[in-house]
Amino acid sequence: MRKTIATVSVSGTLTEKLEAIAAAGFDGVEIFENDLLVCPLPPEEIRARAADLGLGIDLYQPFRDFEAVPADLLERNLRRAEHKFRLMERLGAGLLLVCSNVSPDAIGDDELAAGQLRLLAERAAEHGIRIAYEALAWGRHVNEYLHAWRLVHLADHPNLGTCLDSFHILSRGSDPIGIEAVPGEKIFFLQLADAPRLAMDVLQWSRHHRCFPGQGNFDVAGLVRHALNAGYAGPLSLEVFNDVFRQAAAERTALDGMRSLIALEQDLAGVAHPAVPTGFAFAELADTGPLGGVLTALGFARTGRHPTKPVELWEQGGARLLLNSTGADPALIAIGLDSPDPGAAAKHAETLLSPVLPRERAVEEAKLEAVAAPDGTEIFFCDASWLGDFNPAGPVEEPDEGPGEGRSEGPITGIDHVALTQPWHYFGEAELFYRSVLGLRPQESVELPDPYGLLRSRAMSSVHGSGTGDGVRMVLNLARVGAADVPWQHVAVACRDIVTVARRLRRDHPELLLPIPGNYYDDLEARQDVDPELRSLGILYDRDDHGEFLHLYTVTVGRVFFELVQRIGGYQGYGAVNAPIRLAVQHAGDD
Ligand SMILES: O=C(O)c1ccc(O)c(O)c1
Ligand SMILES: [Mg+2]
Repeated sequence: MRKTIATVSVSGTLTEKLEAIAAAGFDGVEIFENDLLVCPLPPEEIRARAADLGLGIDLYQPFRDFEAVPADLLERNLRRAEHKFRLMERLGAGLLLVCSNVSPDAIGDDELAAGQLRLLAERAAEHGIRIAYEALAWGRHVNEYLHAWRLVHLADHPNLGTCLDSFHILSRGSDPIGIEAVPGEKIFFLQLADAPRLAMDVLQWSRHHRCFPGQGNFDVAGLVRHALNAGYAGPLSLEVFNDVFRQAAAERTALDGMRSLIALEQDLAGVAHPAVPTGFAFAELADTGPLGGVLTALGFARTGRHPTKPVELWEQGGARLLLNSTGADPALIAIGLDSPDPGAAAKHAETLLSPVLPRERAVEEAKLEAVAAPDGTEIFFCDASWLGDFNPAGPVEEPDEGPGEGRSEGPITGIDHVALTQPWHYFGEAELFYRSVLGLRPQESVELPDPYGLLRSRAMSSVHGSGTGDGVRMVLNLARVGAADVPWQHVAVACRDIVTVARRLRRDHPELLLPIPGNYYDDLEARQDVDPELRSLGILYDRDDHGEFLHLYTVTVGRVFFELVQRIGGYQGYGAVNAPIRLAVQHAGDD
């Protein structure tokens, strides 16, 4: 399908916007009036610029507060429209979006509204222009898409159709099934935006929090399916008002918009993700030295060395960590995912504009393909062969613990989840990446206070059961605006018996444990019937309808820290209620 985007969706001057939109591969644009008003170029030059870039001007918008007005106002509005028609002729735009009247002057009379819209369509026809009438969710009398369609139907003019906008329809909770009753040829335009579910005034919600399909909570693909069933054959057009997009780099935003439409088309075509990851193969950490000691304290053993790269393999149970001493401070640099079909996963990523990264590889090494996540973390698609690249690390260094607790029998059983703090302007891109490229299912966003701001956090997972090895869990955190450029990341490992591990750490390496305030335990003990030993061990606690969660944190080394978690029963969360405690303690450690 033809793909277009409203110029309001990306940052920059009009010419910068057009260039970014063209570079992302769009077929055309909706020109937003404000972008044109502030542009020094005359409309003919904007038209030529767009044409040179291979972009059509599919729509001009918005024309406001036109219909259902008293006679004197109608005359003024028609005069206003004539000016816009002449402008559109110079611009080469054939479709004008008229959004429903929000003015207190508007009269709640459908006959009047339809008659005036018909008049507008007649005038537009003299210029070869068509009118797409859209119900704003906050329109004074017309705020439902089926109401807008009734007026269009009543007006009955070939140059008048309706514009459907997924935000206005889904934000009101209207059932989009009604779209199928609208003749496809009377749907002149289809605007797409997703949004997080927020309990707030719908106008503010629309103007600040729209996002690309796949980044929010709406079923945008389901709505498009209804439009296609109705016979709609026009473009899929992104119209996103978003405070972050207005500031972020236009090229990147436009490309992400294109990715969202490709993912939506795959969804519509019933393309299932060919290779959703089944577990973590490894997490790779850059290290200048200190991490080996931390891993040893946690009971990991160094089990392998890469023959040609400065990379060590450390293992405990099913948890595998790579320490890469290429010189950077401790940080998470790559994640290996167990993939049922690594080749298919990489190809799928490429269809979603995430190119496979060029890599240096010796002929005998496993052919692992990797793509870059939006924050630069490398994501590897793995089968079991990658382990064969490592030579045994000499005598296996068993962790210092009792018999039977060696490398495969240790208390840690695998990687439970990886949490990545995203730069504030790439959070939406990350949500879409993990959902579409990796096939993870997003959970609801939560907002957590930290001492200097609010942290947004969203878990994504492919997990069906409650254990490790049956899927992948990731947590995306949004860095505060103005926070350090190099945000924190952490690897959470699952353990069988966190109390035993914590006792050992408290005895041998108390300096590695994040100290938890006594006030936390006073409150916890008031709310829950918990083992008093949690307090002395610094273990945090949560429960949900499915089970219980015990977890503790190490101090931060460079940009990373570790979390130990024990899921009891079918607990499905990540201990988010306790994150503010951790954040406060970590900040105190910054002083
Ligand atoms: O926020 C608005 O006013 C506005 C304008 C035009 C649109 O197409 C729209 O969906 C919203
Ligand atoms: Mg709209």
